[in-house]
Amino acid sequence: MDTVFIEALSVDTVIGVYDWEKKIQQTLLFDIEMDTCIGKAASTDDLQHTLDYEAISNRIIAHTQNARVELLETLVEQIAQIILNEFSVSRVVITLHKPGAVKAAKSVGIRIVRTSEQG
Ligand SMILES: Nc1nc2c(c(=O)[nH]1)N=C([C@H](O)[C@@H](O)CO)CN2
Repeated sequence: MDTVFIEALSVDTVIGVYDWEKKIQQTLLFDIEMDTCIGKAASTDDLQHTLDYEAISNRIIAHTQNARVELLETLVEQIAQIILNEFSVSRVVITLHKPGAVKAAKSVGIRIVRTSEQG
């Protein structure tokens, strides 16, 4: 199995539990690993036969900027379902960082693994 990945995809959005968070933009960082097989793309040299990390990044950015949710858990689950359903990925690992959330920590966040079989 091969992997197409996106590292430290940075998106500014409104997210958080507290009232003050609903009035500001905060930066989130996504690390994403998607199982795939690069064989056909490698042999044909054709983007059509692989996962387009640019298209996936743009979809994640657009969704996140409009999401208006409170919890990282809600957002990361939504992003997993988008990747599995719209990009024919069978397994995805997503780490979602909210680096500004806890002053004493470099970063905090959620990591999930989802497969298309989980529905
Ligand atoms: N597991 C989580 N814990 C917390 C979250 C979250 O989304 N998931 N959110 C907050 C606040 O919004 C925080 O980021 C404000 O600094 C607290 N804990």
